[in-house]
Order: sequence, then structure tokens, then C-alpha cells
Amino acid sequence: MAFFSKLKDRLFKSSSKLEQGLDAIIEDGGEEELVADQPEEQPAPAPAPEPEPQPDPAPAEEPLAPAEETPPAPAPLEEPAPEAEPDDSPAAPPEIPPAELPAEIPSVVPGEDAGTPGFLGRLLGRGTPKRGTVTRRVLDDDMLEQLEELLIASDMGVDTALRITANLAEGRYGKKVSTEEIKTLLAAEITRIMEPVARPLPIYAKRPQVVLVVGVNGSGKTTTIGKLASQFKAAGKKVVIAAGDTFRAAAVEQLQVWGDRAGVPVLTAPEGSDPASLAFDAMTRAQEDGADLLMIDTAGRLQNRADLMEELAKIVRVIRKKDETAPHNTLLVLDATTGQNALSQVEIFKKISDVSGLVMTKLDGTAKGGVLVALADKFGLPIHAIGVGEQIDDLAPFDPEEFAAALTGLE
Ligand SMILES: Nc1nc2c(ncn2[C@@H]2O[C@H](COP(=O)(O)OP(=O)(O)OP(=O)(O)O)[C@@H](O)[C@H]2O)c(=O)[nH]1
Repeated sequence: MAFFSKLKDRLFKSSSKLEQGLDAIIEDGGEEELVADQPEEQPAPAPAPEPEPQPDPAPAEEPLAPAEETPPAPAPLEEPAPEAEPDDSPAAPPEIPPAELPAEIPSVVPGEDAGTPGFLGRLLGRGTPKRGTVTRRVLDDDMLEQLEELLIASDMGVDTALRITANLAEGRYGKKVSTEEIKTLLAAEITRIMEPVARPLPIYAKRPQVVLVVGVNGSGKTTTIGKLASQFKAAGKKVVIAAGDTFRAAAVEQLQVWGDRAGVPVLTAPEGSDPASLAFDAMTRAQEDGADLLMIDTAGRLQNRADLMEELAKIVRVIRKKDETAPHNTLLVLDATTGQNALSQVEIFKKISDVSGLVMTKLDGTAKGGVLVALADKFGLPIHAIGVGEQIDDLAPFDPEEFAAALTGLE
């Protein structure tokens, strides 16, 4: 299966909560309406004098209108995140453009014309509008409140949910909207929030470019380092990995497995030894080898925040003895299944390290993908890549439009 469809398929799984909720909100209090440009249904003719054979009522059988479907964005599959944007300048903080939704939405959205019951309607076998009809609901306070609750339940956070619903209401309050229309609007709003943060890992001319990888235990640091190393290697870069979580032998072993898979050397140190000393040795080796990239794994023990902070600070101090501009990236790896907890992890790691960007793992099979929207809205940190599985190629560039469509269930 092509990577794009695999990604979409997996993200769709994660979207069902939001998607189902949107369908239910429109169903609740919505009314079926005839679609304006639909050929009129044959009004029952007045009692015909002669029981003549009825003309075949089959215009209904017309192809189910894939006619004007928006073409899907081209698959980003061939494009490993790391090489997408060679850039010599430090990543500028993303600027958030003013909130502007597409002005007016067409009254009939492609794919929602007569007879297309909608993806979820088909799946759930409910709410299937009659051919030639569409269910619309007035966008009033009740509906806005339901939308807010749904967005909050989808892990977007209260502030973001309120802002999004306010934007949805602007210029549309009191007007009728259908499920597809509300999904289109919501997806546009989510895309607008996410676009400024969708940035591949910036690549600098510096050799080695030092990437410090931080995050709590189990968030997917090791796996992400393995996947990134493999992608960089495939892009022709020379990579060295340092297994900086020297406190857990299992973590080191796992990193070695990933290094082998990616065909990249992994530098280790005896259990319990000083991670900063390993980082220094790794820096020396990477410089001697002329490596393009040095990725340093770190411990994720948040139980003792002060210790972890000191440990990370010490790693930074020693690698700066070799290159005062290092580390060039500090990647925070977050587990999407932790939902709102990801927000507090960003807050903590921003305090104890100089986080420059995020990788969100485990977006496959979680209903908590909405937290990415809250993260983008609240922190504006670049999202360099997303993890959508446990295999080496399951790391994708973050595509906001695709993500928004998958999250809202927009086809
Ligand atoms: N489904 C899924 N699982 C993932 C993904 N990324 C990582 N995992 C799994 O999450 C678990 C933890 O990943 P690790 O890479 O070991 O996490 P870590 O942060 O290095 O954890 P420690 O080694 O405990 O510090 C492993 O079972 C991975 O296979 C992902 O994108 N999707």
C-alpha cells in the first residue's frame, strides 16, 4: 500500500470520535432539505386515467457524483522529512496568520450531493439522507455549544476549541449548515492553525549537525531516532547515534537494534555512566568520521525533574566545547495517545531544555490526534514529523491539510 493511503487510513481510524460527533450534531436538530439543483423527484401524477407503465424512475441511478471531487494532495511519500527543506538559517518561529476562513461555502459540497450518504453515514448506516436531500442545521448557540464540547472531547483543549467555534460562527451564525459543510469549515480552520507549524527538520550546513532528542520514557524517542536515522541514511547522509540514556540497559539495546536496522553506528557507554561523557565521545567520533548528523538519545525520567534538567544541561555544555552552536535541534518526542498530557510535557521540556521542534508519535490508532491542534495553537512549535506505526518507514512529514481532512472525516 502506498504510504499516503496507509497514513490516511491510519489517521482515519483516529478521527472517528470527531467525525461521528459532527454527524450526530447535524442530525440532532437538523432538517432534511431537497438539494436545489437536483432533478425534481417525480411528483406522483394525479390519478392517471390509464394505468400506463410508469416511465423508468431511474435518473436516480446516475453515477454517485465523484464529478467535482477535490483532487487529493499529492502524496508526500517519496519525501523523507529531513531532506525536504535544506536550509542554512536557523528555523524562525512560525508566525500565525490572521484567522481567515474561506468566505462562503458552496451550498452543496462536492461529494455531498443527492444520493451520497457520506462516509460515516454509510459506515454507521444511519442518517443517510434520502436521495436528493441533505440534512442541514441552523448554526445557533446550541449547536456551537455542542461543537465546543465535541472539540474539547477530541483533545483540542478548551481555549483552542472556543477559538475554533468562534471562527466557525463568524458570518455564518443563524445560517444552515450540513455535515459536509461543517467538516469543510472545521478542516479549513484546523489547517489554518497547523500550516505554520508543519516544517521538516531543518538541515544546516554544520557538520555534524547535532540533534538532541528529548521526551518522557516510552514516548517513542528510540523508535523515532531509528526511523530518522534510516531516512537520513537513505538521503545519503552519514549518521551517528549516541545512546545517551545510559541508565537503562534495555534502552541502549533497543537503540542498537534500530541502529542495525538503519545501518548506522550507535555509540554506547556502560550502564550508569555519565551521559554527558558519552555525548562528548560521540561528538568527537562524529567529527572525526565527518558525519553529517549526530543524534543523541537522552533519558526521559521526569520523576526527578531537577536531575534530568541538570543532565540535559551538562550534555549541552560538553558538546558546546566541541561546537558552540550545538545542539542545532532539540527534538521533543511526544506520544499522541497521552492526549492533553502532551501539553504539560511540552511545558515541562520547554523549561528544562531548549525545545526547537516536535515529533508526534503513535498517531495511528488513537482517538487523541486533536491534541496536535491544541499544541500548534498554544506553542507554535514546528511539528517535524509524525509517527504512524512501529516500522522503520512509519515516520511521515506532517501534512496539515491531510491531517485536518483525516481528523474531521472530510473525504
Ligand atoms: N503504534 C505506534 N507505536 C510506536 C510509534 N512510535 C513508537 N512506538 C512504540 O512505542 C513504544 C515505545 O517506544 P520507544 O521508542 O522505545 O520509546 P522511548 O521514548 O525510547 O522509551 P524508553 O526507551 O523507555 O525511554 C515501542 O513499543 C514502540 O514500538 C508509532 O508511531 N506508532
